[in-house]
Amino acid sequence: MLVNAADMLKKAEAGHYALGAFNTNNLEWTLALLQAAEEAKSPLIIQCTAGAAKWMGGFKVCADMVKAAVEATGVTVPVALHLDHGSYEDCFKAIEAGFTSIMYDGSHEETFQLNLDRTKELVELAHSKGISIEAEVGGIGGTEDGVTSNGELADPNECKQIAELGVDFLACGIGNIHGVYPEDWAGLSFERLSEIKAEVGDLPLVLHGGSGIPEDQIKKAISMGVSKINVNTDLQLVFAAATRKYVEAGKDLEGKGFDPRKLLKPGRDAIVEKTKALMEEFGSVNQA
Ligand SMILES: O=C(O)C[C@@H](O)[C@H](O)C(=O)COP(=O)(O)O
Ligand SMILES: [Zn+2]
Repeated sequence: MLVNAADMLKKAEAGHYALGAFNTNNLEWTLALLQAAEEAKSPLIIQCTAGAAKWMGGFKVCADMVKAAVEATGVTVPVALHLDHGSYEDCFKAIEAGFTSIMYDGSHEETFQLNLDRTKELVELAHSKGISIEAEVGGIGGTEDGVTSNGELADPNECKQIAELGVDFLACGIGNIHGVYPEDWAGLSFERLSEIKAEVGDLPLVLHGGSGIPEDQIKKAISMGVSKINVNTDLQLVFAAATRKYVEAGKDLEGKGFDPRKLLKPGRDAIVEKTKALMEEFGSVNQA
């Protein structure tokens, strides 16, 4: 059975560790994440964007697949299925499909007031159904059309206003960027993190763009109140590298090496190992 992510993140915040929230892209990804969490005895947040859900056939296919995988594997650790970067409309669809947690990303709305109003409405809806909800203040930097923007810094006062609506966890920019970090990246702003934390109290904070941040910065961010770290790119990179190695070694040309179960196995195994290493780094091993 899937659970919501509120309790597991409250415990992480109080225990000064973080949970990785790992994006799934398909069945192989989902099974690899479940295997890693079970072996590490770590609570798990599997998250999915609207784009990835569309790739899988829709929110319902994704939710049913994750639920069935949890049941079939018999994992004993708590697992939440979270909508990642959902629009206002996506949130309704994901709830209807059976997601147990949602992120309403109102950072792109025309005004902060609209972000505030819609977050308020969705907090009420989510909580009436026992679903946890993440909101976002300010944008997260990233690469668009080949140009990487600097990580944005969220406004602490806006974070306070969103926190007061009763969201379960909050994403806020502290210089973090989605995707691969550029060589000249300035690093996380711990000054801004401390200003935000002072405004939101014990509300668990979310660090997006969790791939490729140096370990010392990750550990410091966790010690200052980051309780959920979103990771997608890191797992995509290890999956691609392991698959490339298999193909470049000509293994797909040997016997039945082209069988998708053989072709996808090195990538799937690489996801398991990388996820376990990240759980160790974030401190969530043996916390289930
Ligand atoms: O790839 C996506 O669209 C999901 C990400 O935005 C996710 O929310 C995230 O923050 C992971 O960042 P990454 O590790 O830099 O891919
Ligand atoms: Zn993100």
